[in-house]
Amino acid sequence: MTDAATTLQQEIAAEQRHVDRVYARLAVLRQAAARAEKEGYRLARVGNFGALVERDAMVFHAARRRHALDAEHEGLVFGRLDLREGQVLHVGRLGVRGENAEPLVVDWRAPAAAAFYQATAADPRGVVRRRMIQSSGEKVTNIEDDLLDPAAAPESMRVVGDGALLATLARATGRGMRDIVATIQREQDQAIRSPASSVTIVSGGPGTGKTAVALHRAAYLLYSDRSRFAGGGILVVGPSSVFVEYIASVLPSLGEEAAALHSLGSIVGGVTATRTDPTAVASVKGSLRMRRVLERATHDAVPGGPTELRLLYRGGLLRLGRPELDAIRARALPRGARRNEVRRAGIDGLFDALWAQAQRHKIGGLPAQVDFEDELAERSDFREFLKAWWPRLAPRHVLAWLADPKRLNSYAGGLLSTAEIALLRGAFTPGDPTVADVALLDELDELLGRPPQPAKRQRDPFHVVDGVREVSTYADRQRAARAAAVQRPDDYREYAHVVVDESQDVSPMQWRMLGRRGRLASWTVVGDPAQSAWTGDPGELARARDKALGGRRRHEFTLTTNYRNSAEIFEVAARVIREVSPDIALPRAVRSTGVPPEELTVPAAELPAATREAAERLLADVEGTVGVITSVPRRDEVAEWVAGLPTDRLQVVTSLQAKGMEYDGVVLISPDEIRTDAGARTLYVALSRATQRLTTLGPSA
Ligand SMILES: Nc1ncnc2c1ncn2[C@@H]1O[C@H](COP(=O)(O)OP(=O)(O)OP(=O)(O)O)[C@@H](O)[C@H]1O
Repeated sequence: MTDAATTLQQEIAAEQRHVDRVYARLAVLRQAAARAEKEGYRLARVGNFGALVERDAMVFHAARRRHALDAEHEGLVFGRLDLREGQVLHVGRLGVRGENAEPLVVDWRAPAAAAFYQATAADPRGVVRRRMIQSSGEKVTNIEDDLLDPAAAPESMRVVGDGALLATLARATGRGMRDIVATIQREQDQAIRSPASSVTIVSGGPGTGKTAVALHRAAYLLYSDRSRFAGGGILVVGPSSVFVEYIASVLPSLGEEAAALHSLGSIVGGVTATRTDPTAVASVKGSLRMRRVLERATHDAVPGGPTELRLLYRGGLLRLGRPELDAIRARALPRGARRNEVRRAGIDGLFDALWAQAQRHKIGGLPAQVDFEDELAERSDFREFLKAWWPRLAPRHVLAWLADPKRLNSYAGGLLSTAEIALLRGAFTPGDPTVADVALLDELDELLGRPPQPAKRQRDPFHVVDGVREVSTYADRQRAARAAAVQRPDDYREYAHVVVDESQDVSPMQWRMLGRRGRLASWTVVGDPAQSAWTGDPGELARARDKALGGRRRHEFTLTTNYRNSAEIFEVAARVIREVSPDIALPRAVRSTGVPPEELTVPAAELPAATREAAERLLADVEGTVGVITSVPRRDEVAEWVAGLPTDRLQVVTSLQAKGMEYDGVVLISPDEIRTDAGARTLYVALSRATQRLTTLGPSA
């Protein structure tokens, strides 16, 4: 064995001793937590209120602790700092103390651990040596050191390894994104630890870790102010369900589950939309002018509703025709009024008109007006009429009205251009909303309002969502409380923090939808304008975003290193974006594979076979996942071309679903089609998804 190898083995053995001690301590703590839970339940039998509260606190904390101890088992200790004064700190996924309360491991989110991510040779922050400890389960497998302050290093200090980050980046990509807790870089760490109450805006090119930063920031916030962020809830929003699935395991791997993950198509309760509109259509649907279009719709007569009211009353005929009914509706529903909230005013309008008519017709034996109204209100024919004339409307009912070209014209006339209206014709399918429609449904929910409710029974005062925190929560409801933090009630609007990923593609109407859910929230917004598919008015977009984010202090960060793509692959993507933004500042790709992307053209008829072949080749070449990226209209066709290939490693996605995704190998079908369908910026996104291999396949002319 060489000297270097021996030194490495000795250092690994030293770290293993510490890691063993930590796991032994962990076993003791886990037992203690289980005992505390049992003890808590025993206290319950004492029966007085004080004992109950104590029980709840005890059981809740014990159970949470046990849960954390279980979740953080893998690779628990991943770092070590040797400080100037000789002090040694081990950094890990959670904090563990020894019998005498001495810190065996410091939680990565604790202030003391910040130096692990932020210290550099130029600014060592008291750190002499930073050590990255890699493990498999409980076994230390490797060590990588950075000597940051050589002048302060004692004689005996040894330095081993060369580059944990690059080793990490070379690992195969799996179905789900991984946490990066052991290798967070300084510029990323600054964004992660940005003040909790602010609006933190993180931008940067493809693969710079924006998503990773956003998720680690959510974990950081939960650590730094748990009662606020776990109680109030954190909402994480991504562009598509494919993406949300991809990132879903990151927070649990960090021991955090109190965040709700949603795609833009699944934020509104009861709706899960995955279909996307063509980008030009999505831009019209996303424009703020749609609010007024929808408002007009909510004030219109119900399609197929009654056009007259006829009632035989004490031998006379009372009749209201279409013009009278429309006038009554318009009076009861002035601009700004919400239809579901003012139904009573509509009914009163009918009563007044019918009463006036009954008097005019001199119907014999007319009672007082209140009794006349009571009599009508009791009649089933009148009630049937009301149900049909002023039904309680759900957002989906009104959105479906837009599928009727005549109605669409009358609502959108003067607000949208003729070309825009033409784009929307046929773009609404009742019962099958697109992702862009979901923001319209949310807007309609606000525009329609809700019928006044009878006063509610007082809620359970121990319910976590109502703001009473851990200490007063029954521990045996702990599971329910955690679920409540993740699955808010349908009308839940006030998250404590909202994380928006791929924010460049959030339309103005979608910003309104998000803004409603974060009226009191602080925000983390990450995105890359160069990857945007938005073709609408940029000024309007900026205004809508500003309004949603509110007046909180803003902190902006830019990430500059591309950790995903090999330099060879990113060069191809960079060429495309430079065509539309020649002066754009692009991140630097740190890895090189020596393998340039493959650009193939084949006769159109051979595209299916060539696609399959290319996918098979990449599956053999890389260890991890392969993505086949197509234009939106071709998605299903291409899925058939590769049917039968192993689905645990292969995924077919559209260029829009590819946003935020990552694969070891990518087969990109017909780049020109993607450019025409969704624009050069979306092609740039598609070209920057691969870590190791990229094959583009197009039809030859
Ligand atoms: N500090 C880091 N250590 C290890 N891996 C990292 C680090 N930062 C980012 N990565 C990895 O780089 C890849 C890209 O990260 P991420 O998806 O967060 O980038 P992004 O900026 O959101 O990309 P895009 O805008 O293209 O969607 C991921 O595999 C991520 O795990």
